Amino acid sequence: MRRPKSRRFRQQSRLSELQEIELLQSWIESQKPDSGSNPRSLPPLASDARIGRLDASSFSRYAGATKFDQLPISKKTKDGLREAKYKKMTDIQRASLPHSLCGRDVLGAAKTGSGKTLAFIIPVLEKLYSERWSPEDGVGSIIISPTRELAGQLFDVLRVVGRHHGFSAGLLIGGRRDVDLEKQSVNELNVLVCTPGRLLQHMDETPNFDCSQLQVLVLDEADRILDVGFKKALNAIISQLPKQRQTMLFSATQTKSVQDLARLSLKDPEYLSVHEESVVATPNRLQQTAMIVPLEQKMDMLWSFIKAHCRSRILVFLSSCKQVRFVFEAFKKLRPGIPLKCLHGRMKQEKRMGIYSQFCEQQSLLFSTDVAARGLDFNKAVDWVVQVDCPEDVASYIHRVGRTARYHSGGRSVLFLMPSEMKMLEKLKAAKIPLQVIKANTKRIQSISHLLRELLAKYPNINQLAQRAFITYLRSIHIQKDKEIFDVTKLSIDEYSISLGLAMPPKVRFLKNKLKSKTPEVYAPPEPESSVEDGVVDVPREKLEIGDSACGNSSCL
Ligand SMILES: Nc1ncnc2c1ncn2[C@@H]1O[C@H](COP(=O)(O)OP(=O)(O)OP(=O)(O)O)[C@@H](O)[C@H]1O
Repeated sequence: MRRPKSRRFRQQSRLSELQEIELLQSWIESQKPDSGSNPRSLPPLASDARIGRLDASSFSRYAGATKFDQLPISKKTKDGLREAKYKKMTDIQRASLPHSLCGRDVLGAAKTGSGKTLAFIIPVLEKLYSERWSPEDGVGSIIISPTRELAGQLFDVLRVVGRHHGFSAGLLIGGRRDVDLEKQSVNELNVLVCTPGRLLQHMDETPNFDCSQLQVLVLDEADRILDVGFKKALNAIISQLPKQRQTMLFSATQTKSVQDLARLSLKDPEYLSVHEESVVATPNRLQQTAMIVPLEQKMDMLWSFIKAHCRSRILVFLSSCKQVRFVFEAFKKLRPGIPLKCLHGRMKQEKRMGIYSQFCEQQSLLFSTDVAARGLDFNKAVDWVVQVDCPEDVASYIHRVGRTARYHSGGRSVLFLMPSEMKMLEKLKAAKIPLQVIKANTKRIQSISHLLRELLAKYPNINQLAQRAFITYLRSIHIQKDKEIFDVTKLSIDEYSISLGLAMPPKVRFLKNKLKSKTPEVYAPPEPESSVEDGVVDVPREKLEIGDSACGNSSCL
């Protein structure tokens, strides 16, 4: 964001700014959409319709607008949008901007990758612009994100779209060493993009940290931020913010809980759920599959999948940092023929940011925990999302697969489900998620347990990682809330340990009494949804990805 250079230029632009603000306010006021209405349901404006002031007392309608140019927003924001090649609005932008621009509280829900970020960045800029906010006015807006990477991404969008405004903005996230420097400048920032922990740290530790003039509060991934994990931090934050403010909440899986909303003191919020009537809860261009994979076959299946897709950009979700580290280190040694990266919460922040940017730029495979599950856009370039470990709930599934098929691009996903986790399929179906259950061609699955065994014998550090991965995986299942899906007693522990290459299963104290019988429950998988030919596969060849090498030959080794 730049500031005008010469004094004369500044004086002139202040004058025209004042006139522009006055005009925008009259426009907004005169054409306010009705509370409770959905501007998307109005007919679009004619392409040659006049925009803005029509005569001395009337203005064009902006509810029903389809292009950013038709909105009552400042020239600076319009320039930022145009230069970033944003022209037409997405559904959630069309539905929410007419309300948020008039200062209303908004709860916005729309599928992943549907453009929610601009739906709150634009009103944030416009509110501060209309209040003629300047660096001396301090904190005017706070945007809270659950993860550091997402905060970084939001900050980048703010910088791009707001580049012609003169506001100061700061990215306040944990794990950065420059907290003391931040403390010196935080009071001069107008827009804070932050994670809850770091914001609270400033509220607690930074002398004279002042949010008393706050105009706009945004919670991105609102349901996650209102979740128990952030409850204490969020309550502490909210208690220090003025009640008179505009509040906007956005997520692909929005909360409607009255209790949550009461915590935020929303004032007659507009609930805009643009895809509520949609027959599917996930993006239309997303092809979703699930495969039944017993625990002891997950490593083989994942390896075979990777070998078959080494020309794709793949995001693989595992349930813990330790699993991510083990699979990353072990597979790196086995050299699958695609650059491998890993991302998890225990990494240093600079490294996390570096990996995130590299994965945006380079065709590669990223092993990650749920730290990458929400909000991240990865340049709309992820081809495959692979969920090796079952997500904790439906919302988590939706966010994970939402890392692909963003905006107008396509994408594919595969979920590995253990026989004991089949209840998840029912829950996904009930949540309008179209999932095709497929069977892998077992002949094409490459077993790697012997390779892992050799690797573990040779590299004690990887052996240690394998042991920790084994224990944390079992613990993760043990502590999952949804006991209909997650049952640690149904796991074949010994076989799992062998599949990781371990000579013997590590002791798992917390399960001592639970695992009386190590024999897994016999399970009959449901009939796959598509027809089975020759009893081998039940999907067309182009959909069969395991062992159906996209590299064509071993050149990708
Ligand atoms: N009006 C638009 N025109 C063109 N591209 C857009 C528009 N709005 C958003 N995009 C692009 O669409 C992609 C997804 O947008 P965004 O990240 O805001 O989605 P989201 O709804 O917040 O997703 P998630 O629920 O995963 O957080 C981004 O690459 C963004 O640049």
